[in-house]
Amino acid sequence: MSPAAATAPLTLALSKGRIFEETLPLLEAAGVHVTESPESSRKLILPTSDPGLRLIIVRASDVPTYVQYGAADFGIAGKDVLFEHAAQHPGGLYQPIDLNIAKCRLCVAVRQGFDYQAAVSQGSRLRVATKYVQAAREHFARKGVYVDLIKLYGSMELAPLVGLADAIVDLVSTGGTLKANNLVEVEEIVDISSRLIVNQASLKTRAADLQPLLDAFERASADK
Ligand SMILES: Nc1ncnc2c1ncn2[C@@H]1O[C@H](COP(=O)(O)OP(=O)(O)OP(=O)(O)O)[C@@H](O)[C@H]1O
Ligand SMILES: O=P(O)(O)OC[C@H]1O[C@H](OP(=O)(O)OP(=O)(O)O)[C@H](O)[C@@H]1O
Repeated sequence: MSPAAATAPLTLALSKGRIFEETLPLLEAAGVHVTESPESSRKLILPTSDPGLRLIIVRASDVPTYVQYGAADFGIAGKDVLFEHAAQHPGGLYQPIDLNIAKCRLCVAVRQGFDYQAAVSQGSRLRVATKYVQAAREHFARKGVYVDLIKLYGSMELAPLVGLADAIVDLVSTGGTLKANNLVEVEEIVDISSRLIVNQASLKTRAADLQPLLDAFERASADK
């Protein structure tokens, strides 16, 4: 058995959907093909054309956890997810490359007709529903706005429509979801894209295997 065959394959953690789809061209740029799709397969470990690299498919918000604990050597996650993760698990993740994929922005939005600026300038206490509690807390604290944060796990756009919240903090890309639900964006908090994250120990012990992939990803994402 050759020394290379004795080494475990590198493990890349990805979420299915847009991150998986937008990572495929980066893998192709590194000469790696993925023949199975997590949309059609129930498998959670996917092989690639490179025996030295396998993919694991996890929830977007779980990617940093798999990488931080070393169950994956590296992964791809949105800055939104990384910010929420870092607040509870500081340190431990190396973030070498902004991949410029899954681009969107984190925003405050309200029901059409709700006077957000007036509410803020009157010092009203606002109820804000969001999945991004840390980012929202930091944003409103910076602005000096009093908020009660309500943690949700999805479909934030519904909250102002049924009286759960005055405002939401959510991701916006085309604005189509806000529009379909009669909501308007009133503040942008931060631009979001996805980053490559690397386990600190893998960075040292698997540097020779990782570096060519990191270089190829960096070259491919610089064009975006
Ligand atoms: N509409 C969008 N356009 C572009 N990028 C987006 C959009 N919505 C989310 N993203 C980015 O893609 C990442 C993955 O989003 P995805 O919808 O696949 O997972 P999720 O449903 O937010 O996560 P989870 O399954 O853990 O709840 C997000 O963390 C964000 O960085
Ligand atoms: O401005 P738009 O282009 O309409 O995109 C915004 C929507 O995209 C994201 O949801 P996603 O599509 O990921 O659905 P999910 O969070 O329910 O998985 C986000 O939570 C918004 O609802």
